Amino acid sequence: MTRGKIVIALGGNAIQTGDATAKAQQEALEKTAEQLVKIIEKNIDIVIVHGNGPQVGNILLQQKVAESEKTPAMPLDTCGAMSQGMIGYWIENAIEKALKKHNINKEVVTVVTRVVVDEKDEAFNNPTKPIGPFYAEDEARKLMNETKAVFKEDAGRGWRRVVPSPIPVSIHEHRVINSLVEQGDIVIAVGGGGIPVIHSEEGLIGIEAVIDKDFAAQKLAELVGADILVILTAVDFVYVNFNQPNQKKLEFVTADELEEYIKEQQFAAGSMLPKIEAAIHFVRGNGERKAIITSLERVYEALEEKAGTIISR
Ligand SMILES: Nc1ncnc2c1ncn2[C@@H]1O[C@H](COP(=O)(O)OP(=O)(O)O)[C@@H](O)[C@H]1O
Ligand SMILES: NC(=O)OP(=O)(O)O
Repeated sequence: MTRGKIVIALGGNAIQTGDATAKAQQEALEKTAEQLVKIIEKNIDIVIVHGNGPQVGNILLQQKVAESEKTPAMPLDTCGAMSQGMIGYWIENAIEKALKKHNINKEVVTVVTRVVVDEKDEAFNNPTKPIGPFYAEDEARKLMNETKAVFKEDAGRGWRRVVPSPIPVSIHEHRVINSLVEQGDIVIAVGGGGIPVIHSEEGLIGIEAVIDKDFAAQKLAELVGADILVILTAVDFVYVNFNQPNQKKLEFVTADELEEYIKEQQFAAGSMLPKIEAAIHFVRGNGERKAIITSLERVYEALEEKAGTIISR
């Protein structure tokens, strides 16, 4: 088992497997924590980053439904902060439960994290990040006509609202996150890609967007000097010719090889592509680094290089 400091990005299926109730999401996270504890047991320092697409979209919808003078709707950056608190709280409970079961004595903490973005980022003119529930095409088109929101088809899975997703420039709390992880705490940070903020004369201010959690995890991994970036999703491996009769799993692959596959459009935009781009960027940084893309169920084996797609420079 590799030792060191690892940033783990949890995919959507680690939190929500269809049912959006708090109970179902907490149950899903208990299963997730059971897998993560196998790594924690090996005394590896981990920072957990999680997505928030379904959750932040639902929180935003709930704001609109209950909107009144006395209960004003909160903006998207604040909904992002709410999602960090909510999911961080669930992960804390789930991990503590698993730690207790395995007799491991460690603290787990969530850091509400602000991520600085560039207000001139092109993403603000071209929303691409899917959030909230899926809709049929006719429903989505109706909602687009009735509201100012933009909806797009999400990687063959249905239509969803899309919002701007700027590139993370820096992570405001990265030093605190690093101090916590270096003192041996399990840290949950940069949830939902972080709360998007921009610099202003008065300090940091929120901006309406949702940052991609894989890009934010990569940025955090760089800033805390992680040895490994692990991106967990619903598949055990990255494939070429994905979902076709001639699909081939990628086991050990270099950044240059992945770039060639990108040119062949092997990775779906908005789903596998950002993970691949984050991995390439990470492994090309200073020092000995690797990135792993695999499923939660195979993460332990992947860290032993017995499963998953292992990406090197
Ligand atoms: N080339 C590929 N290899 C493997 N999976 C792919 C590929 N292209 C698209 N995918 C799909 O991308 C999904 C991961 O994206 P997504 O579900 O958006 O991520 P997340 O797990 O972070 O929510 C995989 O579960 C798989 O269905
Ligand atoms: N913020 C983010 O990337 O969330 P998802 O992974 O849930 O899309």
